[in-house]
Amino acid sequence: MRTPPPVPEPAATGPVAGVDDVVDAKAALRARLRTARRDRSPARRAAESAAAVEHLWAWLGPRVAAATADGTAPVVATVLPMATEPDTGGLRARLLAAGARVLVPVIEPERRLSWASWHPGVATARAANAPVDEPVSERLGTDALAAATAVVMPALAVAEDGMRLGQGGGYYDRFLAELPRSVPTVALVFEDELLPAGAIPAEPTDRPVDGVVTAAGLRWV
Ligand SMILES: Nc1nc2c(c(=O)[nH]1)N(C=O)[C@@H](CNc1ccc(C(=O)N[C@@H](CCC(=O)O)C(=O)O)cc1)CN2
Ligand SMILES: Nc1ncnc2c1ncn2[C@@H]1O[C@H](COP(=O)(O)OP(=O)(O)OP(=O)(O)O)[C@@H](O)[C@H]1O
Repeated sequence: MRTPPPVPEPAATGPVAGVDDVVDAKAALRARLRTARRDRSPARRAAESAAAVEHLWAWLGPRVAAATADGTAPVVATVLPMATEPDTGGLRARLLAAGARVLVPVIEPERRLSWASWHPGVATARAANAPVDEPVSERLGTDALAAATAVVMPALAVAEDGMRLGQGGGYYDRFLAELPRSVPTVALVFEDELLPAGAIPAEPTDRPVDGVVTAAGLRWV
């Protein structure tokens, strides 16, 4: 008796890739990017972060000033970074000096985010499910950012088509699903984390970012 021919293996990538393939491809990419982040020296991290913040501020500084002049209190979301992430310290200092309110994420159940005001000296605690610090003060919903001047997003990488790869929790995708499109979103990453279009596989729940800023400049995608 003849055995039937083997069923062909599904392609790992390409237009017919299933959701599982996309999840696997994202996991492999995350592992590579996390290793590169661990290998980046503190001096390089500091230099790239400062240069990226400079580029971001050339766009954001005037927007914050314009909001203040309009009588609209400027609000900007960013993060308290992990040791391997781009440093947002310079950005937060400039925002506060310019009179903006700085909101940072707080992890809630069901992989949702709430937001809390940050200023130097605010009491923080380590999040239960991720190695990030969070203010322990009052938590605000997404509506606190509905008229924000900008949301500066963490990412492990961004592609030139705007697709973002995060830490894998889907926290920011759930948040972006509730954020009005009128709020500009800019991902802050290291220079070698800006990847060619198509390099980050998309799931239906992924919403692209509007821009990406690195030490090389701010680019709208
Ligand atoms: N600074 C910062 N805050 C943030 C985020 C972020 O990406 N950066 N998040 C964006 O969504 C949320 C937190 N989600 C996170 C989920 C996983 C890991 C993470 O690094 N996990 C690694 C390492 C674990 C470890 O070192 O203990 C891992 O799972 O391998 C980080 C943040 C909200 N706050
Ligand atoms: N809006 C959503 N509603 C329900 N589930 C979602 C939503 N967004 C994402 N998810 C789920 O979360 C999982 C992780 O998402 P994804 O890989 O895009 O995370 P990420 O953007 O890298 O992480 P993060 O936003 O936390 O930095 C997805 O596989 C998806 O199943």
